[in-house]
Amino acid sequence: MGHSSTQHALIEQSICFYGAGSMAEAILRGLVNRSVVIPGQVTMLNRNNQDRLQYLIQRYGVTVVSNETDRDQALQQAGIIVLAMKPIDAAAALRQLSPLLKPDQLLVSVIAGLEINTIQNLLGKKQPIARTMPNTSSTIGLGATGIVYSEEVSAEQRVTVRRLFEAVGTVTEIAENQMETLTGISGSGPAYIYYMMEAMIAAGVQGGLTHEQARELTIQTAIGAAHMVQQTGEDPAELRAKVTSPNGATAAAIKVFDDHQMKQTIIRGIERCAERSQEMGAALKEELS
Ligand SMILES: NC(=O)C1=CN([C@@H]2O[C@H](COP(=O)(O)OP(=O)(O)OC[C@H]3O[C@@H](n4cnc5c(N)ncnc54)[C@H](OP(=O)(O)O)[C@@H]3O)[C@@H](O)[C@H]2O)C=CC1
Ligand SMILES: O=C(O)[C@@H]1CCC=N1
Repeated sequence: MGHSSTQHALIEQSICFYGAGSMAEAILRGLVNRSVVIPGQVTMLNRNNQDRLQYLIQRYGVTVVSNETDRDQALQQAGIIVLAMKPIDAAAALRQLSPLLKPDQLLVSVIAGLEINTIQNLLGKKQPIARTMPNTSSTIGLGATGIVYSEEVSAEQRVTVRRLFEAVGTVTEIAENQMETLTGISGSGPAYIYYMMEAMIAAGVQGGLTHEQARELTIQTAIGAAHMVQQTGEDPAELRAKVTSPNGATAAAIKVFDDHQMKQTIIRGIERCAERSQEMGAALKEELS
């Protein structure tokens, strides 16, 4: 594997990204970087942002389609269709898609909150569907993706979906009723870490470091802490205890966080994220009635 000089893709099927925004690009970039697909296998389409499509052609060499006939053809011909539009746009997109689908075409949804059942109801048929929740770190091969399959997904198609997402990070197969919780942790999680990093950089600058210094120190601290948890196998709480000398400087910081109920606030935020995913899914169910 990987010794041949000819470029060889790990996945044979053609892939059409239906929706060409941040998440579609994160997955595409990871897949292309790792030669899981070659750009020639990939078609991308969106609703109307032509500049975005031009950028995707230039940056990745993928095929893009914009007129209606080409779009329909691209969707009809794809072995795998990745549903990558916002939840609010999903119902209209699925209705357009339905008459074009052949029974064995695999749909891979990355849409938050949208249940398999709702997708099938909006399509009016039992298409094979992999409901996934990746995150933007897939861009650099460090994604964390949750997956659940509809009954119609064949064993072979499952292998393909796992391959796609394992190539850009880790994969966790879960029950569908756990998808919102997973979204709260890993789907949206990069944003929480960035939020913490924003605050650390701001504090550094406020204390007189240059922005570059504060940024470098914050990045290395975040990477180091994540690797420590992974490589030592210790719980974050144990590792935290080792940084926190009794009555020392770290303890003083943690006391401020505790006084402001920071841990409970984070847990509440994650719960709210899961609830919001559910709400977005519920709004889509209403489109059915
Ligand atoms: N961003 C993230 O971290 C994550 C996002 N997700 C999920 O990914 C999905 C997309 O999110 P994100 O990439 O951030 O969103 P973006 O707004 O960046 O992209 C949405 C894309 O969908 C296109 N689109 C909308 N309606 C249609 C339509 N009818 N036909 C074709 N294309 C359409 C838009 O086209 P145009 O611009 O032309 O309107 C745009 O290219 C969401 O459902 C989200 O829940 C999942 C995990 C993580
Ligand atoms: O914010 C959102 O709705 C999506 C879901 C996970 C990450 N972004």
